[in-house]
Amino acid sequence: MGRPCDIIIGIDAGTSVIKAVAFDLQGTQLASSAVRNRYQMGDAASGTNRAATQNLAQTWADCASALRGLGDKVEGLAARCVALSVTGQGDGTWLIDAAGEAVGDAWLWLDARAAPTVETLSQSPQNRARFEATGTGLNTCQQGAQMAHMDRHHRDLLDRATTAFHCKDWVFFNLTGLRATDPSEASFTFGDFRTRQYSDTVIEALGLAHRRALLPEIIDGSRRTVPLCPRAALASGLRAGTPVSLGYVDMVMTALGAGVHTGDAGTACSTVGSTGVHMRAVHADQVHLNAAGTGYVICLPAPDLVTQVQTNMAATLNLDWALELAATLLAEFGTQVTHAQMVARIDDWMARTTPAQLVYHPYISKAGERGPFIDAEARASLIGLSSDHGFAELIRAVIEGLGMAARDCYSAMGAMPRELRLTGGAARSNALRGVLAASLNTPVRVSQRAEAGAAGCAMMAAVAIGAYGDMDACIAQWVTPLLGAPEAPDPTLTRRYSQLFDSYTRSRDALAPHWGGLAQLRANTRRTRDVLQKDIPQ
Ligand SMILES: Nc1ncnc2c1ncn2[C@@H]1O[C@H](COP(=O)(O)OP(=O)(O)OP(=O)(O)O)[C@@H](O)[C@H]1O
Ligand SMILES: OC[C@@H](O)[C@@H](O)CO
Repeated sequence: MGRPCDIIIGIDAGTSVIKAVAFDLQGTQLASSAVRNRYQMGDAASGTNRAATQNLAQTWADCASALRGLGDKVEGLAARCVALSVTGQGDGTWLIDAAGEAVGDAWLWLDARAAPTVETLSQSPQNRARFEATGTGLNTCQQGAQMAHMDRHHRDLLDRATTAFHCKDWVFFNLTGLRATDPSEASFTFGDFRTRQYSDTVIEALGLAHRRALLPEIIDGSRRTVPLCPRAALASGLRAGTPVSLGYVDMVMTALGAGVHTGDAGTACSTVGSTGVHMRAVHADQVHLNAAGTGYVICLPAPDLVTQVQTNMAATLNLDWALELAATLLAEFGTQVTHAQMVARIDDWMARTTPAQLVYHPYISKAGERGPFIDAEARASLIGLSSDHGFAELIRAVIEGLGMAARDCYSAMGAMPRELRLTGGAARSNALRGVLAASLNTPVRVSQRAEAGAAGCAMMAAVAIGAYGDMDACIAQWVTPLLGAPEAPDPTLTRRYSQLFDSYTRSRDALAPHWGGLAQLRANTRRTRDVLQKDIPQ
């Protein structure tokens, strides 16, 4: 008797890892296989530490290896697999030429080289119209900003390219041979979230009308699949002809899988991992376009539904920074402590410290902050220290800073959510769940779904091959039953955090005018140091 054909594979090509995950048609996760992702910060050749780049060929090789790894874990995977789908890290610029080869390494969403171009374009008179079409504030992460910057300063890259991909589009191209992108990244970068098509207004506002031929066809992976090509079949161990669906960007795939839209009113979804993504599902005509022109509007693979999004450049990266401080110091004195050992102490440090004593602004990223305000020079600050504060207090302040940043983001999108579905590394921590619930004054629920991003794109494939009549039917089976019990906010903590939030925003507004000056100072110091170093005889 042959085995059933009952497996859908979701691929999530993330910034830290690339995963291939097998689900059965009812949404149960069967196995997963991961390969550590590799990228480079800084560019020695051009002497900029603002670059963040990734090799295209390596990315595809890693993806294929994750798929083969999955094949090693699931017997008869190739024969059982009815479809696969791919999502990946968002933003960034992945250029290929006519032969389908990489034009240099990809610029990732972490790349901040486009900062001066973002500055100029944001002040142009056409920028508001661009924002109203895309629903998305311009920042250095985005392909539109990066291509505009390349057009000014690295013209050869665009001259050599024939297609501009996002990460998942590059993987999809390797799987199928088709040059395409999805409605979510196409519309928040170059289009209109209402029509899910490219917009001339937006492309012109970015000054890229003469580069329009680089933008690939837009296809919706919940409606259309493309056969796996023989070359990819060989590389991945899957069967040629297996239907492949192009997923949407990871931010909405994760949210879809974790429960951003299950039909209940007022729910929201936050992914608090390395970065913080805060989102609510609304109808396209209910989008609240803020005066500051920040945030993203990202389409969902369901008719007329979009997510309104504010993202923090760094979330738990702030925590990692603080833990690394301690680990480095201990190492200097001969004691090795792992990240996991440190993380295991967090709940203990939280238990013995008092809430709401310090203000921490979690802008630790070298690319500054992008939600709910955009400022590439924004940096972290810690306010209110006295001599009785120790390391545990620092950790508490950082964690509370993440709660405050989440509240700041939801405040820019209208009312606080009535229920928060939480995913990402933070969902594993009691302390973080409690702080987030009290910061937003809303119950927090965590899905048992281990790989929400991969599940989200697998759901699109499931709908595309007709395993479900529509996305709502798929959600009812894959998402709703996996939501854990709501964890209510602590009322005392909620009151304190509401006061802390006031100090958080006021002190931030007071500090903001100084970020630019500090950035200038750092740049001058770097220049002086470079000059001095040149004078030192080798
Ligand atoms: N129990 C915990 N408490 C607090 N923070 C945690 C805990 N476990 C993990 N983290 C933090 O979560 C982060 C990892 O989050 P996650 O697993 O969502 O990965 P990511 O790098 O954000 O994901 P992706 O690869 O999809 O971009 C790390 O910064 C880590 O410090
Ligand atoms: O800017 C996009 C980014 O936050 C994520 O998509 C990374 O995975």
